[in-house]
Amino acid sequence: MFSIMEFLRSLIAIFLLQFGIILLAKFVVLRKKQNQTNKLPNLPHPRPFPFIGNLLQLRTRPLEKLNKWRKEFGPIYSIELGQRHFIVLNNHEVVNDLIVKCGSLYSSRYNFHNTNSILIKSNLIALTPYGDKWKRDRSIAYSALTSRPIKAYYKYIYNDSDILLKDLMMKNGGSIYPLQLIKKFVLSNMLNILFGGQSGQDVDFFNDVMEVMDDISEFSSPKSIIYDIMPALNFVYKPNTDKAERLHKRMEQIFSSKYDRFLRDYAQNNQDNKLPPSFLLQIQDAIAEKENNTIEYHEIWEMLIGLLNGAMETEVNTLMWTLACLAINPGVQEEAFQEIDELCKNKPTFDDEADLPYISAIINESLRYRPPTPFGFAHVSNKDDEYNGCFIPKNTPILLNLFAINHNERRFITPEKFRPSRFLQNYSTGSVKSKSILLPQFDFDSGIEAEMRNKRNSLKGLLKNNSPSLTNSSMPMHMSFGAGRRYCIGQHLAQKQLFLAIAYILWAL
Ligand code: HEM
Repeated sequence: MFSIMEFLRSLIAIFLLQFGIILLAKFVVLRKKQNQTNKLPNLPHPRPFPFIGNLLQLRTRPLEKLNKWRKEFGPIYSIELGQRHFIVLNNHEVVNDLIVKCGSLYSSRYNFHNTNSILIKSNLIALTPYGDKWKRDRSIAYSALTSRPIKAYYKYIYNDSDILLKDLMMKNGGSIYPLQLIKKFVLSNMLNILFGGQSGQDVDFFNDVMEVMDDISEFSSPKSIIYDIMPALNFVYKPNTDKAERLHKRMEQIFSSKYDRFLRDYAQNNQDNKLPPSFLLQIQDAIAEKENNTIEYHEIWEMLIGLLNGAMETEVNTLMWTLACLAINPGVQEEAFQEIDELCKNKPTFDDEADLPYISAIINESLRYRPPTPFGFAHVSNKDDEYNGCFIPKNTPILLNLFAINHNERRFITPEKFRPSRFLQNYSTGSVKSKSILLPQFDFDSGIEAEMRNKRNSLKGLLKNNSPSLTNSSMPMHMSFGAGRRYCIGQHLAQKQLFLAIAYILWAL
């Protein structure tokens, strides 16, 4: 007899068969479409597997793998993630040729549709396509983030670095994992800077923003791009757009009410110059100067979210890596202590920065060694292009392989080692302050003069070859803040925040 169970089983089998056929057909159609629009015929590339592309090869230690491919395939190659092609740029020269020199062509953004839907909706500067809106927003934000205006925020950086130090000291010896304290430092400092006053110390506001930031990073985490790189999966499961909607509403609630309060205070107190310094205060002039003053209310609070998002993970990661690198490199710590002890009886200040080059070198080396956004944000070209005989199709996402660029042995000797001294421009025997060498490339931190001399001699050969990558001083030493027209807008601010936090910690140890 034909039992109900057998009937159900056959029904399921028929359903699965149909489903499989539909999935396969959709996959073939998609693949065909993509191959037509997204061919990269000339670029060298690692061999992809069907359907998953190079994902399997990148499942463990992806940064090392992409760096290994740089050595194998050269400065520009392509990879396939799922069914999507990416172009990967791997040295300063190729980034300079495409992203910097052809800025009008390569400055748009590739938006991973599903994952970033919530973030795109929020008009984040980092994801806005190249064009008038991006230019306007960036120039408004930048007007309050260059070296001069950020001086107004120094008092917040002093205060929050103090709190960080006290928080760390409260632990009273023993071992600690400082992640939460560092997150607190970066977030409250950014809130103070953006809104002014003691905004970062307003506990409810701080907790709300922290929650929203955590949700945003979950939305943009690498695992969530799976639906973008394997569009076939969208027929099986759709990402949670309701959650995205709710998150956007929540962001609006939190940020617009704080922004409203600022606008009220601004209307009442601005003439008397009573308002505390803030990013919001500083951009008022830039907004007023814009022709027709077309910027809308929601675009301002969304801009603030974009800046917080840009600052949070990057700075937290950099501080965590810097502390970890200091912990496992006692020689570097010793050099740093010596430099600070010689100069600072009291806590270091921004006036001491020029006389503490080794501290700045530690931060730069940390950024080089472990760039917090190892691929930056994907760029995309507006038009088809050709580079050295290689076809670059319009709309192909372009990754700046920052980890590989920062670990290029033509530019950095022993790139896999944490060596802050490579960032010191000047060297003479004696105190750390006045070092003057032709290239900032050798192990000062080992403290062994003979080793330094050997390293210096070994550099001479390289210099005789006149390698442009070693002698071109117009390029930055590391590329962790990106390049071209979309380079990081918060670079100056980040460097100040990182400098003071690390200088305080080293001074206190
Ligand atoms: C250690 C600190 C930081 C690092 C390493 C970093 C790194 C980067 C990188 C690699 C990019 C992409 C550049 C490109 O596309 O070529 C970027 C863009 C951006 N960053 Fe940062 N960032 C840091 C801190 C900050 C801070 C403090 C802010 C806010 C005040 C910020 C706001 C932004 C924004 C808005 C963009 C998008 C720029 C655009 O698309 O025009 N970043 N950042």
